[in-house]
Amino acid sequence: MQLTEEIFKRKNESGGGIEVICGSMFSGKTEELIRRINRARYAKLSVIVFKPKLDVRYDETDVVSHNATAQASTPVSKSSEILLLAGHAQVVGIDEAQFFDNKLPDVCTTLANKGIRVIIAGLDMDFKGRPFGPMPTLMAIAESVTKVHAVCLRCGNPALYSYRLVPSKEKVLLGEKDSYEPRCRICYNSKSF
Ligand SMILES: Nc1ncnc2c1ncn2[C@@H]1O[C@H](COP(=O)(O)OP(=O)(O)O)[C@@H](O)[C@H]1O
Ligand SMILES: Cc1cn([C@H]2C[C@H](O)[C@@H](COP(=O)(O)O)O2)c(=O)[nH]c1=O
Ligand SMILES: [Zn+2]
Repeated sequence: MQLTEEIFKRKNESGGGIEVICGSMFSGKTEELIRRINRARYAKLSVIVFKPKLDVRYDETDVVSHNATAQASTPVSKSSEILLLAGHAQVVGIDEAQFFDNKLPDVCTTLANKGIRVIIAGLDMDFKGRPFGPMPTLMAIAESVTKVHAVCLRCGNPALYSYRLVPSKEKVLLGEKDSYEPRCRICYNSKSF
């Protein structure tokens, strides 16, 4: 059995791959992405991290977790820009992957086939509990998928849903604790909250 879903890539070793970190909001996706990126930096691999330009909640450029850990990143407006900018990177990180266009899986496949380790973090489900953007395809084509869980704010069990607290029905609504709370299956479906 594999003890970790992280692909270990040593310097000068060819053979890329795709790793997906998914889960609800507040589940630790960005923290796990930053942890893996930091380890790649310790290994002296060249690293570049991307995020969608529309995600400017905490910072215009950095990838920032809800716990304030941060990582410099390059904001891009479409996935094809990643191919142009990844250059000679050995490791590519992508945060908030749910907001990217449907070409992102092909972009990641191209990078992985060139020997690059691609680490992707994103919401697997939107507030309605439906698969979000390119995430299901990315999960299908990845070597490894890590599903992380937040703590349900209603009962303390592991949470897999991001419950929207405000009335908007738009799929994309940037926000934090003011607009969303993580919930387990039972609390997400409960009519009493
Ligand atoms: N209900 C919650 N369950 C778990 N972590 C929470 C919760 N609310 C806030 N947090 C904080 O969020 C951090 C994870 O943030 P982050 O990595 O940005 O998550 P994600 O990218 O999945 O939204 C946790 O380490 C914790 O400090
Ligand atoms: C569920 C859901 C979320 N969003 C937005 C809200 C946040 O800005 C991001 C998720 O950030 P996180 O790093 O995973 O906490 O996505 C949205 O636009 N639509 C949704 O349905
Ligand atoms: Zn619950």
